Amino acid sequence: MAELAIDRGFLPAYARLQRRVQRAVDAAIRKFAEHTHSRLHLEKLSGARDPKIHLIPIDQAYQGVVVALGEQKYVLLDVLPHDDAIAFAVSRRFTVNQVLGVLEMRDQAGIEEFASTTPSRPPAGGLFDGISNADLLRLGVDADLLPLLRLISTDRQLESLGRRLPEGQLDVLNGLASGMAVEEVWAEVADRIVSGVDTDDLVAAARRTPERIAFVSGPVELAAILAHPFDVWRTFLHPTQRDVAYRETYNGPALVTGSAGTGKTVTGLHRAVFLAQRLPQDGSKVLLTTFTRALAEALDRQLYRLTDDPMVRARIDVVSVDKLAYEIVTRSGRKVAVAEAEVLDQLWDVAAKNGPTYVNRAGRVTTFSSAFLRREWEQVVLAQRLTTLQAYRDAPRKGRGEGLRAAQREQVWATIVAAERDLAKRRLRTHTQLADDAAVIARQSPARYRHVVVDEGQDLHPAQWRLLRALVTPGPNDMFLLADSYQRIYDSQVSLAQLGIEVRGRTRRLTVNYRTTHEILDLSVRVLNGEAATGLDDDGDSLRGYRSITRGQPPVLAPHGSRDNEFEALIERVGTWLDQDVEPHAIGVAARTGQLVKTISRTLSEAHIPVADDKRGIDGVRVATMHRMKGLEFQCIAIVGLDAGVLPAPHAITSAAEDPHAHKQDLQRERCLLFVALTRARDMLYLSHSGTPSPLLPAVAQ
Ligand SMILES: Nc1ncnc2c1ncn2[C@@H]1O[C@H](COP(=O)(O)OP(=O)(O)OP(=O)(O)O)[C@@H](O)[C@H]1O
Repeated sequence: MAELAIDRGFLPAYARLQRRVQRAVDAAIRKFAEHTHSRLHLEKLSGARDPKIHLIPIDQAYQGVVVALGEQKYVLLDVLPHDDAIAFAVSRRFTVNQVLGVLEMRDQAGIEEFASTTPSRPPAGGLFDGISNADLLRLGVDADLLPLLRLISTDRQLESLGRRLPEGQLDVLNGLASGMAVEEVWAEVADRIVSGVDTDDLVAAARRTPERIAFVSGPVELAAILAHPFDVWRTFLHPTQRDVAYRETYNGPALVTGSAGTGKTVTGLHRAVFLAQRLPQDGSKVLLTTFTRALAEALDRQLYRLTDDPMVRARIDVVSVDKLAYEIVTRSGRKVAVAEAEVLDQLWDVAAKNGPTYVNRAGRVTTFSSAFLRREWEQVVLAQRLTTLQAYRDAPRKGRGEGLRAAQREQVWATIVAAERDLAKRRLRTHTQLADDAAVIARQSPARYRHVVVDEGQDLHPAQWRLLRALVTPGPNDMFLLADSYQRIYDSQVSLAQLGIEVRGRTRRLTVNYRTTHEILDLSVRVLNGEAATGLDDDGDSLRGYRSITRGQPPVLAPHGSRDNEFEALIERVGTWLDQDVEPHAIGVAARTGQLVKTISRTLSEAHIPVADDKRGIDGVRVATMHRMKGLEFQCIAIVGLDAGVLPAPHAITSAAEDPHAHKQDLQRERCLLFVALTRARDMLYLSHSGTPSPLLPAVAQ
């Protein structure tokens, strides 16, 4: 019986078809599977670059394009209107990569056209001048492409040629062009190198290419794939994502890093399902957790899209760390109430007002700010579980800027203890305190989970890590962690090793951004200003090789004279997106402050633009603070109110006079926050400000 596999490119093509044509495709696929090889109706093509490529009829207007691998195995590549199908089919050629052994498709006619229209010698230096032919070959680049690559001198040219090249080879070239060293790219492909590749065995090659070709076990699996044609990530992972998610065993905690949009969440979801499928039937479970409830809900929705197997679903608990901590503490019989944000703001304002004074660098007598005291409590006292003045006196204050003299420490300690007591008197706990309480309970109980998968790990507090550590017995595959230090937007400076989570030798970095266009990514990275970031594994993180796979329109930066004008322009912009048939829920509007968010929501509603309201179950454009945008994504994003005085938010910045080190750190955190907001955009990014632009923007505006 003939077997039909699905090519990655087929899914978006299928998604675009009208339902009527989709049904005809479904029928053609069924018929295909029922036929024996001799009776398959494959149409001949004249002028094809590859005799293995054929057409199959779908209906009167559409044809499918397939490649015959041999052994009655075929891959469905695309479904297109008649003429387009012919043009596609005659231009493509399939080969087996000599180094990686994977099956590759190239647009041969396109490559020939590129060769005939590109000047023979680059006027400036070539893009790959520093890389030898031997290295390019070693990384899997085809020998016949080398002369052509030597003609390329700009990113644009690479992009133009790249569209016609096999995806894996383009990935390598993009990595090199974005500044990765040969050895770094080599490290990404080294695991996949196959010795003694038989370039005639297309079936074996196709089986080595799960990132591109899916052999489907039967009609049930096929129907599941076709039911989610937009969710390409369900079926096709980047080789590094697949390698990371489907590794049989990690001999301890594993850390996957990668900046925005590189598929960390996707990889974590696949890992959670992989682990759940292997659990014994003894009630063991996987914990899939993340930073906030909204993110946990988003994870849960994605998990549903990845698997509808009820047994697997039942074995995975998806819950935010805060909720988990609360549940553990309340189930232990303790009654707790969580302190509201306003109560905490007030608590620390009062503490600061009544607190000690000191002489700052500018020689002025001042009090410790409420932000300083609160951070000192969270990031030093609670982080290290300090319970006595002596312990606080001796404690390191890593990441907390200027040192405190012994006398100052005593004063600060007394203030913190008084604030803690005040909270306790009111029978209130913070989420961080609850995480600490829950960690103590968890350590005294049998491990709740067999495996823990953590998304958005960069912002978790040490107390939360202690809780997660205590929920799973140390050992193989215990913890699978996903984090991006460039998206750290809260204060936690965590060293996993110091918390008993040793990831050394088990870290991998994802570098290909699947979400954001090249243009948006370019701008987003510039906001970070080349500042280094420290990872959870204590190593310096890097954005080298971080790259996008799509091109699009350049972001728009709109200056305005007044807020009213700015809002009017926003209404127009969102209205245009809606007119272009962008769904309201695929549009996000972000601002730095809650106050701006409220005004924007009201302004849009008054202009009859639907605004999402989760409490009332209303779908619409999502308007939220930049913090709330974390982890989400939208087709179109507007970020407004990017004025000096709003971003960086004055209340979030320690003055340079008070503490230059903390000042620098705070500024960097605001940059990361803007980076997070910008990288939520898939296709369109619109930025605006009134009056003087934010000082974090000039790097953007050039
Ligand atoms: N292999 C893949 N194929 C197609 N799309 C993918 C793939 N991996 C990820 N994506 C898509 O890229 C986008 C970003 O993925 P994801 O949210 O997992 O990234 P992330 O690294 O967790 O991002 P962030 O840190 O910015 O929240 C999503 O739309 C996801 O569906």
